[in-house]
Amino acid sequence: MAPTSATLTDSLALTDFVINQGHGVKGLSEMGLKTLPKEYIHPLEERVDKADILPQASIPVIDMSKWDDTEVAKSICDAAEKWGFFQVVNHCVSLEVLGRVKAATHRFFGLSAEEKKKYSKELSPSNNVRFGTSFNTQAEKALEWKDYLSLFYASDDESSALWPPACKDEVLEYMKSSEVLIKQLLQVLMKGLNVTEIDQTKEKLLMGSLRTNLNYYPICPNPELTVGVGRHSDVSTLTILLQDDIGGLYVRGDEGQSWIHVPPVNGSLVINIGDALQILSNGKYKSVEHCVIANGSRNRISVPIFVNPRPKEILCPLPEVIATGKKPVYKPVLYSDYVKHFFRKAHDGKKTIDFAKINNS
Ligand SMILES: COc1cc(/C=C/C(=O)SCCNC(=O)CCNC(=O)[C@H](O)C(C)(C)COP(=O)(O)OP(=O)(O)OC[C@H]2O[C@@H](n3cnc4c(N)ncnc43)[C@H](O)[C@@H]2OP(=O)(O)O)ccc1O
Ligand SMILES: O=C(O)CCC(=O)C(=O)O
Ligand SMILES: [Fe+2]
Repeated sequence: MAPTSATLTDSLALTDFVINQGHGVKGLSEMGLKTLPKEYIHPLEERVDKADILPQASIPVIDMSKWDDTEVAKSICDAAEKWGFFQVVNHCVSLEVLGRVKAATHRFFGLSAEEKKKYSKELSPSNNVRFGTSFNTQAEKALEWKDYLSLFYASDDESSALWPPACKDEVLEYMKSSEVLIKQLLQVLMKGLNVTEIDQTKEKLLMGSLRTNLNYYPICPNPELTVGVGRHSDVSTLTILLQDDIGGLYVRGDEGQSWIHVPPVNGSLVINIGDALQILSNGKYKSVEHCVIANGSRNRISVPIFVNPRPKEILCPLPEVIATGKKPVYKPVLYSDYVKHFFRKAHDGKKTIDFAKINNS
């Protein structure tokens, strides 16, 4: 018998439906629930309080058409130091490519639960392809109102063979078209750290592995009681994020006291610094805490490309940064250990980076 909103008041039935059967929160949303199940209610301090939003503040929007011009390069480095977030327009990823990957995201989440479940942790043909819901359902006290598909790029052949047919070509096209933008940003940001050449060794350290996530945030009955994604910083070097026209992404301003909305700008990509680059730059570039609120009237999607070190890279402040006489704030860590530490706990704001901090006490 198909479950109803009445039978899903039992916690076990709810997790079975959402997690085990692969319906996700999209399945819950489409049942027409009138109230949010208690498993999704977050404590007040984990939600975005309207009183903490700075309505006048905004992160910079940077025109990339003259990306290596001194002024443009300075605005990129300044944004990475001050905000950790900025948007880029007139970049080299075409509107058509962005449109196709957004359509592919809707197509994937529009598949039946049975079809999507084939990519769950338990059934997926590879660890590199994973459909799931929330962030870490085992470790979380309250679940997040989001389903996702996570695609780690190993090779064209593997992607072709194992990624879902509903989206694989479009995700690959988006990922490959973003490579030039990624290289432009890294070149500018590295110059700001006195690194004048990105040789092959540095390239593997900065962008040796790519992961693309497709995020789906369905309509939520009581959006004010929950979160789409809880407070976290990304563990990437850089994240290139495509969002649709709905909005809901908030980033910390004011040294972590307030929230600033990242408004959708047609054709733009949101760029943020991740923990790996905060560590490599010894804290000069900031990996800033952010979160996503839930929406009561529209389904939202986003498509981040996480640009990462290779899993086997050792992460620590770059020699060029330390050469200026600055004391290292971070100790060497194996990048895959850092990522595993991130994935094994619930979202907890900026705490992940403590894993790499040198403890001077
Ligand atoms: C989903 O909601 C999210 C996601 C995010 C993501 C933000 C990022 O910045 S992602 C960029 C992460 N970097 C990389 O993926 C590149 C480097 N990759 C690696 O080092 C490895 O591929 C690995 C990720 C460590 C996985 O290696 P593997 O040997 O396969 O290790 P496991 O033991 O299987 O996994 C460890 C642990 O993590 C869980 N996990 C793995 N992959 C994912 C995934 N894609 N999504 C969620 N969780 C994942 C896995 O289940 C393991 O946990 P156990 O409890 O089962 O031990 C930001 C915000 C979000 O809301
Ligand atoms: O959906 C968004 O706008 C941001 C999602 C996010 O922060 C993430 O996937 O790491
Ligand atoms: Fe994020």
